[in-house]
Amino acid sequence: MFKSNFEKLLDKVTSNLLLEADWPTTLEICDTIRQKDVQPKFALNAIKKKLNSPNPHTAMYSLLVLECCVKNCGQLVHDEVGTKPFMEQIREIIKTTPHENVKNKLLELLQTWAFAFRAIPKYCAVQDTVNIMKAEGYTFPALKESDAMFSSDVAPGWEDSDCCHRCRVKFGMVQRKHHCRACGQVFCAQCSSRSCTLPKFGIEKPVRVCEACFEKSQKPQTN
Ligand SMILES: O=P(O)(O)O[C@@H]1[C@H](O)[C@H](OP(=O)(O)O)[C@@H](O)[C@H](O)[C@H]1O
Ligand SMILES: [Zn+2]
Ligand SMILES: [Zn+2]
Repeated sequence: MFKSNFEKLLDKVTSNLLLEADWPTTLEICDTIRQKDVQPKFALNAIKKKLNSPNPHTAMYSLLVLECCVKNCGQLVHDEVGTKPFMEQIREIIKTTPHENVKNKLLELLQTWAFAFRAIPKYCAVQDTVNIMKAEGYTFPALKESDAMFSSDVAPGWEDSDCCHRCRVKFGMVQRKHHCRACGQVFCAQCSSRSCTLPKFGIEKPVRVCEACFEKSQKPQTN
């Protein structure tokens, strides 16, 4: 049966034959999500399935993939993880997993995520879950604030408009819309004819960008 690149990578990093975590491939999985080669919902469901594996190695490695995705894929993944349904499934796994190390790591991650999302109301389900589980008698490990620093540079969402953001030409049957992957604005073909990689967003292959973003990409990085 056809397996997407993402699924092949996930199978590889959660193999019970691995003696230690395969970090390069785990980061490659994050890139496939950041580059939108795979839908975050699909990716997280596949990871959650592995979390329920009877094999302790597969379950633990999939947990490391989940931790890495939350750290590196930003809002794309946070919008899935920070929801009530996802949190309820995590609670269920903590309650039912036969693997003590998976349970402890999940408690640690829940607390870290709750701290990282403490100022983002839309992800309040995470803190709510921690509070409920504390009330149920679960003990959480000491919080390491350094673990809660996420690099969440993901490409911006796409704007819409009835005219080009740069030259204001009106879109129609002939004048088609195109989006710049760097700023997310909508442009005509002439104003978005360039392409370049966007390493800061984890996009390693050249993608369509507008004139202004192309010019910016050509300047030396001002750190
Ligand atoms: O092919 P069309 O029917 O014009 O549809 C447009 C293309 O898919 C554009 O892709 P592109 O940015 O990669 O060109 C996309 O940015 C626009 O939002 C779509 O409206
Ligand atoms: Zn234009
Ligand atoms: Zn742009």
